[in-house]
Amino acid sequence: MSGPRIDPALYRERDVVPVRRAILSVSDKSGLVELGRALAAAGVEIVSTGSTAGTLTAAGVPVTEVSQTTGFPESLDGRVKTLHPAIHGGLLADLRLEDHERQLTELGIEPFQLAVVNLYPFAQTVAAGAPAGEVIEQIDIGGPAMVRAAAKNHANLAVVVSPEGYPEILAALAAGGTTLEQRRRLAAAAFAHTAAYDRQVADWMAAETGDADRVLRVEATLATPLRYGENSHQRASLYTFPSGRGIAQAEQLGGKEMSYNNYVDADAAVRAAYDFTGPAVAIIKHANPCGIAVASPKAADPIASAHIRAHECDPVSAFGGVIAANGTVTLRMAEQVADIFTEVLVAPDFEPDALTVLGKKKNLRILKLPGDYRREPREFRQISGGVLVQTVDSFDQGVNSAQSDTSTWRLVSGDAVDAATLADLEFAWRACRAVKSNAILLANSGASVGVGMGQVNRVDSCHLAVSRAGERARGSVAASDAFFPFADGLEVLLQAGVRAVVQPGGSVRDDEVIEAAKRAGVPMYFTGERHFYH
Ligand SMILES: NC(=O)c1ncn([C@@H]2O[C@H](COP(=O)(O)O)[C@@H](O)[C@H]2O)c1NC=O
Repeated sequence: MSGPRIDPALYRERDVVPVRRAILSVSDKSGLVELGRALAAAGVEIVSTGSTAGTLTAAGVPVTEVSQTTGFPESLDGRVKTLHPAIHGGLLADLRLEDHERQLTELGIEPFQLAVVNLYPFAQTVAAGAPAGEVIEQIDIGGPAMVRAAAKNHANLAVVVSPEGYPEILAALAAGGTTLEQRRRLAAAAFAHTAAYDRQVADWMAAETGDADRVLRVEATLATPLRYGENSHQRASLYTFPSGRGIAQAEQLGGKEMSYNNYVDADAAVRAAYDFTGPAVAIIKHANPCGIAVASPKAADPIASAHIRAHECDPVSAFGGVIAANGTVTLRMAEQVADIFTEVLVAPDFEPDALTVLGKKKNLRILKLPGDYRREPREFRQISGGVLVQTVDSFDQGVNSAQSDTSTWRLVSGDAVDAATLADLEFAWRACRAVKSNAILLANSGASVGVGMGQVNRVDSCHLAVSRAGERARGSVAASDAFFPFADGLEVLLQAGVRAVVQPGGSVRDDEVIEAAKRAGVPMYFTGERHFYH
């Protein structure tokens, strides 16, 4: 074991530490003068670096310049200011130990009881697009050194790393000093701060050297523990990303506590509903849709129309489902939902009357999405020993996203369909993306009528979609999330009477599949892109 070993018997424990001497070295000067005045009024000696000292002096606050304390001028364009034993001795001496106290006296170093330091604005400089030379000068060295020293030595002094911490320090001054509990908490925050700061520097350097993707770093903060995980014997929590604007940030307006499975299903429901630009509703069970619909064209209440049409796809499965709407929930939709046992209803907003109706359903969790809802650009999936990372599968959302422009589709069988059928095919293609693979979705007039999901072969998915649709299969359009490897699956759909098909194409047996569609006289389009969803 390296490092000094100190006999615990020599410690003189300290709880409340009165503040007699403080070092102030801040890049962000907000609140500085008020803090300085309060410290000076409390008789605290303030030691300060260049422009911090300048700001305080200009406000009439008495200050000792760091250079007076160190006997060295601040030098090398500010690269060396506080990096000196006269400063770090005062920050690191452990005054629980008589020997440290003796050494300080011998060296003529005064201890500090407070360090107020905030660092050069590195991240802001990078964000502003500054050239590398400027960015490098914003890598703070002396500041983090002081923060880390003071945080390590929290037994003896308190450290504050942002102006938000000043009121707490002023309150402690008034109370006679900082407490050990307080100093420990501030020290933990200080180490988190310098770690995050160094992370920003490391990430920038990695990007500069073309090595940005080498390490995956995910930062998320505990939002809430959950009652249990997927099953009651599993422990679970919700963590949120600092810049996240998704289901994890949704505001709960009513109902019981959200569960792990509620979050998974609500996320899948929102993913499905937000694939449509017009009013749309998705109903999810176990991460799979049992109904997706857009409003009928002339509906007086479009979102209510989308809901009832989604519900009609499979009312049996919709029992106990999770519903997402991509528009404001109206009173009418609320009244419809209130009649159906539903676990979660998530939407960007709710009419006040709708909330009154829904609020009476004590078991219904009501979630309001952030107005600027968006999915994270990357998705992670843990596997044993590692994690898989991919960009999200999204429609029409920039780099790497799939496109849904039907003009890029290739007609491989029959005559081009009319506009209404093309719109139906586009709806089915988008809706199919929300279905776990192997996915087959039958739709009519902008509403799903039969969903075959999660089967280990495509023929079974076709059978499932057709049997769920029943009579409604005839005259519907069909979408398949990936190509038909053989003609057999497609033939199930053709025999059920589908009137048009959309699928990615790309099978080595595409010729056989196309032949089957041609024989049935059914138009079929290839999109060239698939939407596996596992
Ligand atoms: N070089 C040093 O010894 C040093 N000591 C403190 N700083 C930083 O200088 C800034 C304050 O300087 P000024 O008071 O001159 O504005 C603070 O952000 C502090 O973190 C330093 N600057 C960079 O490393």
